Amino acid sequence: MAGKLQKVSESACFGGVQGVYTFASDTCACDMTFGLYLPPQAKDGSVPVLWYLSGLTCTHENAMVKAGAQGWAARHGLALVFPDTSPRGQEVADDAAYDLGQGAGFYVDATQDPWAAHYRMETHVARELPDVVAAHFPLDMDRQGITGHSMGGHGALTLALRNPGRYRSVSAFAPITAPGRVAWGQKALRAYLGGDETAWRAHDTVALIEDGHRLDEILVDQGTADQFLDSGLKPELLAEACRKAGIPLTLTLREGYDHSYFFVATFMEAHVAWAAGRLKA
Ligand SMILES: N[C@@H](CCC(=O)N[C@@H](CS)C(=O)NCC(=O)O)C(=O)O
Repeated sequence: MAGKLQKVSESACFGGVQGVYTFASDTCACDMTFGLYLPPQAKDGSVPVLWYLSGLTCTHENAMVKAGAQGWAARHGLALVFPDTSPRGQEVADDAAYDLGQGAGFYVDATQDPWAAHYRMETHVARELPDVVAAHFPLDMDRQGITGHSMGGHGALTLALRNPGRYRSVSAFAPITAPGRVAWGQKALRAYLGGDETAWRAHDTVALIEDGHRLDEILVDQGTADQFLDSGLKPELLAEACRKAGIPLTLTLREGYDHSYFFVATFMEAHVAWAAGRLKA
């Protein structure tokens, strides 16, 4: 269990509080920062939690300031957690490219040097941070949902598939559906997990489904003008895997939308409502 939580900031927001906190992470062996939004309903008791995992180049901050999620979360009485996307610091291995190293943790626990010392983002997001937030905030950890964008969509889908029953709602914005089959995913998984591609399958949504992992249902939105659609995201592979596995997938192609937070913000209301419908039932 991580040590003391330090408050970086707390700001009133839609009747609740948008906070930023940092703590010495045992898992990542560095300080880790996250954003947490508590809706006004948290003043009266514990509230369900929606995890939002961000994409390449992001910190905890991008979605917190650009996605417009807090107003919808306040309406539905959900807390939001915005984890960082990688370990951080001068002593933490990095790469000059935007799709490897700091800002690009891919929600896996690295087994390869020089990454293994700090890059343990799966354990950070799925084990350590839940313990930290549960200990400090009025959250109902029996009612957790997960969503995310791009690399964070990959994180949301793979963590949900790998932790059956943990997340009662699962959705994604423009997720990397099959990292083992696209360049940025192959690069990251090779670096973090090594050259044995069988190890990658446990962190690849399409492969996990092909290998028998299941979810009750999935919501995905994807812009048709997304610059990474064919090279990095491949929603058609997810659609095919879900069809074969009998997983209900609500995949909507959004005409003219690109990969940016303008797209995420446009469809955030629907994803928060999707989570609320499943977490509050
Ligand atoms: N920097 C990359 C793009 C990275 C990118 O699009 N990142 C997305 C997630 S995959 C993002 O959310 N960026 C941060 C932002 O828009 O605030 C490039 O130049 O191709």
